[in-house]
Amino acid sequence: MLVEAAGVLTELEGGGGSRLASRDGGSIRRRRRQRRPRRGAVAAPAAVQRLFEACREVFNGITPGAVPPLAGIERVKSVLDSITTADVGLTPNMSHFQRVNPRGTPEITQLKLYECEAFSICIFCLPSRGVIPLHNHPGMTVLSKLLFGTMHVKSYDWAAQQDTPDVAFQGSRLAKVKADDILTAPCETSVLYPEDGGNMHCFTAQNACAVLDVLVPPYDDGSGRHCQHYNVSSSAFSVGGSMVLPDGDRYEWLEEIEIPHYLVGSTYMGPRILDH
Ligand SMILES: N[C@@H](CS(=O)O)C(=O)O
Ligand SMILES: [Fe+2]
Repeated sequence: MLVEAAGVLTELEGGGGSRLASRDGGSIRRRRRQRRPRRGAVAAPAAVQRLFEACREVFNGITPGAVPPLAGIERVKSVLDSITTADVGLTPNMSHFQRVNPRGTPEITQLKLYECEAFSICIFCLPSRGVIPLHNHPGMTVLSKLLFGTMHVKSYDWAAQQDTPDVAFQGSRLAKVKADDILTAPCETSVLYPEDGGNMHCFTAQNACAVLDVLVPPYDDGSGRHCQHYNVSSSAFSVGGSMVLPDGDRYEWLEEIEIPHYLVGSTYMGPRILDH
C-alpha cells in the first residue's frame, strides 16, 4: 500500500497494514495504488453472464408448462436482484427511452440478450407513458426485474371455479386481481407462474423504465404459447369493470382482443453473453 506524507510516497511493507510510515510526522493521506490483478487472476463473470449460467443450470430440461424447482427460481431471482442498470449498459437518456410513433404514442423497445428452447432473457425499454398492454404468459414462469424507473403494474390470474359459480359471461372470463401497484426501482424481482402470481399483466411507465425479463420457456406459437392480449370488459355483474366477491378479493371480467404488434426490436449493446 502506498501512503503519502508531505508529498513523499512511501511503500509500506506488507501492503494493507494500518501502520503508517511518516518521515516527518506530517499529515498522511493514504492512496492505494490501483491493484493490478494477480497474474493468472480471472475477472469475475459479468452479471449478465452469471444470470445466463444460472438460467442454463436451473431451466435446461424443464418440461414446458411445469413450474421449475422453487430453489432454482430463488437462485435465478437472487442473481436478478443483484443486477444493476450499469451491468446492462443502459441509461434513461438513451434513444430507446425517448421513442414515440408519429402519433406521439411512446414505443416499447425489446432488446434480446439470449434465447433458447428452455428460456429467454430480454430487456423491455419503456419511455415515459409507455404501456405494455395486458397480456398473458401461457404455461410460463416469468421473472421480471425493474432496473430503473417507476411503473404501474396490474396483474391477474383466472378465477378458479370454486371462487365463483360464473367464470364466463358473454365471451368474457372472470379474473382475480393479483396486483394493482406502483413499483419504483430498486425493488425486488417479481415472479409469475402459469396459474398464479399474476400470469396476466400490464405495465404503464410513469417515467423512463427498463424491465429485465427471464421467460421460462419463451413464447412459441408452434407450441401453443401464444401471447394473448386482453381488455377489461364492464359487464352486468360488475360496476366499472370491478367487483369484490365474498372471499374479499377483487375480480374483473377480461375479454380477448387482437392488437397490432407494438414491440420495436433493437440490438442489445451491453456486455455479451457467451454460450460456451
Ligand atoms: N412479457 C412480455 C413483455 S413484459 O411483460 O415485460 C413479452 O415478453 O413480450
Ligand atoms: Fe409480460
